[in-house]
Amino acid sequence: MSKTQKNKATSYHLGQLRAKLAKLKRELIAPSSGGGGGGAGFDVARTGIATVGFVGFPSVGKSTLMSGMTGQDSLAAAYEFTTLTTVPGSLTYRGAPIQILDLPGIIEGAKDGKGRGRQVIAVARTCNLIFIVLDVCKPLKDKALLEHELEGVGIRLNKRPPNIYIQKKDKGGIAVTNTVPLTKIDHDEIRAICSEYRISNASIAFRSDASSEDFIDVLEGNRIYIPAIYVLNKIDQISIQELDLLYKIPMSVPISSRMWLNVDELMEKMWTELRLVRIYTKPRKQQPDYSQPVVLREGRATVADLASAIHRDLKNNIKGAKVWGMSAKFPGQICSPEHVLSDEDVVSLIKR
Ligand SMILES: Nc1nc2c(ncn2[C@@H]2O[C@H](COP(=O)(O)OP(=O)(O)OP(=O)(O)O)[C@@H](O)[C@H]2O)c(=O)[nH]1
Ligand SMILES: [K+]
Ligand SMILES: [Mg+2]
Repeated sequence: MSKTQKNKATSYHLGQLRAKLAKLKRELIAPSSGGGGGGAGFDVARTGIATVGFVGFPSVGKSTLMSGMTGQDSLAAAYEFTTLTTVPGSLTYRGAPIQILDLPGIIEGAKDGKGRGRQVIAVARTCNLIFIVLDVCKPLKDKALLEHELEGVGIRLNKRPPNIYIQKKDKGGIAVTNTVPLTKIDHDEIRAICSEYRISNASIAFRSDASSEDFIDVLEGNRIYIPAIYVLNKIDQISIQELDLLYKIPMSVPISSRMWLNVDELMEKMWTELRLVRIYTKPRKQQPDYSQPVVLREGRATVADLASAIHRDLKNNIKGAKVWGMSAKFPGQICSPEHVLSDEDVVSLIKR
């Protein structure tokens, strides 16, 4: 592909190659090709409302950070591969119980079965947020290597699912519409990729300036979109000038887990990326309970979701709720079960 110049005459061919490559990669990561899956002792029971997994090369300081954050002892030492399996810990941040998974270090080629890479990545796939931990004294190319390992198994970091809608039909060929100009893919590539996926009749709507990789992601369908924070550890080893440069890396937080520097900023960023919604419940004619919020996740934070979180059967027994806070038009607004709640709302459920 790198030898083929991209132009009108070659785009069909390039699209075809990209789709073929994606299909081959899928075969590589399928559990049937051996060595995949969580593996005994690797996947641990989930606790809390959200799980954060630590991914990084050996000895970058994952365990030191995890022990400091949770109080759970995860052995840290100067030799590589100190951590050999998943070590779970938990912490409560702003009233929300959060699980932290310290993972063994991975090395280049992890996704293809090197070391325990596959098991580590299989656990990472199930996390709500990934901390990519890097040692600032090591070359920055480590960041790209880790991204490549995760991308290779269908994990998409800090990306939204592409806005492409495919409706398969019985006849009529491939009809493509786009609501924005397409600068990264042309119609020949789209046709070539469709044909590789044996789609001959469909209407396809592009609602974002997607690339052929994005289009293939949608066709493959098993991609997982996870937010990631780049934790740039060991800043106690570098100068202020070097630190200034690090701040330019998007989605990153420089810290020192040994000296416990700037971990507050990291926790703050973790909180933002987890997109949790805390709801304080208020029994009728009583003060709200501010001591223990019910924690929901953005996208699953309706009045009905709140009821389900309190009790499995409660959802069917409520008419709506009285709501105070950001999501209410005025204090005490009566809302339906479908109403979407905001962080720190106060809610009184109204039973049937
Ligand atoms: N200077 C400095 N050293 C650190 C820092 N954080 C961790 N270390 C040291 O780095 C070494 C490795 O730390 P670990 O926490 O075991 O690293 P890890 O990423 O869990 O390593 P593996 O489990 O082997 O993959 C230890 O000697 C730590 O004391 C830091 O912020 N600054
Ligand atoms: K280590
Ligand atoms: Mg460790």
